[in-house]
Amino acid sequence: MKLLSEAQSLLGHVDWALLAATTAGLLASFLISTAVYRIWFHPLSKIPGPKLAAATWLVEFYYNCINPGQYYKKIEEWHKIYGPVIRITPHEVHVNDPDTYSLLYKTNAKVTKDPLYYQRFAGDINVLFFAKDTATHRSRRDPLNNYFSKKSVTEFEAVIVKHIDKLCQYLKRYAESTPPDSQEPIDLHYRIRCIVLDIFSDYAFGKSFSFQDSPNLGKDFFDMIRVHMASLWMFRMMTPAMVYRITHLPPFIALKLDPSASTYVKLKQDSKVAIQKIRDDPKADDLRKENRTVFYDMLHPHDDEGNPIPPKSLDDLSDEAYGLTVASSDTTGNGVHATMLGILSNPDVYTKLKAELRMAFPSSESKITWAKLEKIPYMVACIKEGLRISCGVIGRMPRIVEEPNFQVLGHHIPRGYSVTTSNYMMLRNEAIYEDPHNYKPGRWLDENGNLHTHFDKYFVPFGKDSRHCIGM
Ligand code: HEM
Repeated sequence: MKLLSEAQSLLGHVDWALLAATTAGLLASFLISTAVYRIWFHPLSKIPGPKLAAATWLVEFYYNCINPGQYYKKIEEWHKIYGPVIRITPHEVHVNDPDTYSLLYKTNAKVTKDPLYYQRFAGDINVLFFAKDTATHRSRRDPLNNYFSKKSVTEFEAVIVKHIDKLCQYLKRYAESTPPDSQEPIDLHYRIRCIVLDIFSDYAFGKSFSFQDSPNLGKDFFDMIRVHMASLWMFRMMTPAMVYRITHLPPFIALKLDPSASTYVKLKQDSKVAIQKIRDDPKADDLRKENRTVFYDMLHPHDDEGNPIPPKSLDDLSDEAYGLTVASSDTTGNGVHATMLGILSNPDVYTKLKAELRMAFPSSESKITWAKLEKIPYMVACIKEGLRISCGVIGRMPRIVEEPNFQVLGHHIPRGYSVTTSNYMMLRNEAIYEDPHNYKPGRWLDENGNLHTHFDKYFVPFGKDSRHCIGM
């Protein structure tokens, strides 16, 4: 009681106006001195660029939260004003120079994805995409690498064809059963994504999600991924711990807060059950011999000497399943989409491709395999052009500089700071590709109709360093 009355009497003597003014003054001088330091004295202060972006994270905040997803366009504009090397946040340098890409994203380089950027996608979770240091990255990537080799995927070709064939059969049935004058365009947006995830789930768990057979073609799920992707911009402004808590809310709370989260919760639960089944199935070993499943190996990991080591927890594995699902669905979906749109909306391309395919596969009974398809230069050119136009990853891919004397186009970037470039600016670069925003597969062929290699150095839809896409 005595203590309370003493506290009240003390507070009675406080000059609140003075306290508020002093606090505001201290805060203002802290902000001003931070800005002055970042603009003129910071290790990145010599890098050109807009002063506001160097002084504060508010510019990025504006493009993440108020005008979301538009920072890449603003950065492109800034490059036109300030040159190929610019500072875009107090801590990050952006480079737009096609010949420098391989300096930033070196094959086999030991690189660290900038945690300030990546850990805000989903919190500090235990999955490949977000692995921080090289050793952790290797331990997560090695068990998967083998599954995504060309040889392994080719062995799985029959299952891939089975899922694609479902769409072909659907189109055939529709064409045969509907008179031409009442045929409507068919929306392939969801159907393409269904194929991608039906194939992925078959490969990962030995059991397909069967989205193609679901009444709404997985619409809820794919729309949820879109919403989740949009919320990433907001997550970027939170701490990894906050993001982790939001993305790992107990299912019953997540569903109360946002009923549309049900598909996310269901996918994680389904993945967990599928992984649990592989773990507990006494026949898993035999099944694996007939039918490869990615998660079998993840449940039975080995060290470099081949000795068994404890697997990750079921929760971590279902996070990994979610990570792979998100990484594969829209990127592949958009790539296939851009390719089909390009082919179908350019009659010359359509006619030429159809003629080449007819030549390679003369009858409807001819077996279509990737081994034959990849020998048709125009087919490969159409796919490359679709990957170029769709870009895969539009956002940045920032890496932490590890070398002490790292120089980019005459600018020194100290160790520990972040440097990035943009696949979008590489793949739509006017200096490399004439008319870069249009679908022109012919650009990949020489005068004899063979694939040339002029652009290979700049063709980076899957990235180039040790963190390049595992699914390529
Ligand atoms: C056309 C399709 C695809 C494109 C264009 C694409 C593009 C990319 C790019 C550019 C990266 C590097 C991202 C970064 O550093 O921030 C990446 C990483 C990754 N992708 Fe893909 N991707 C595609 C399909 C897939 C598929 C089908 C899977 C899996 C089934 C997948 C799984 C991953 C994973 C796990 C990583 C992280 C690799 C690591 O950090 O070591 N992607 N992808």
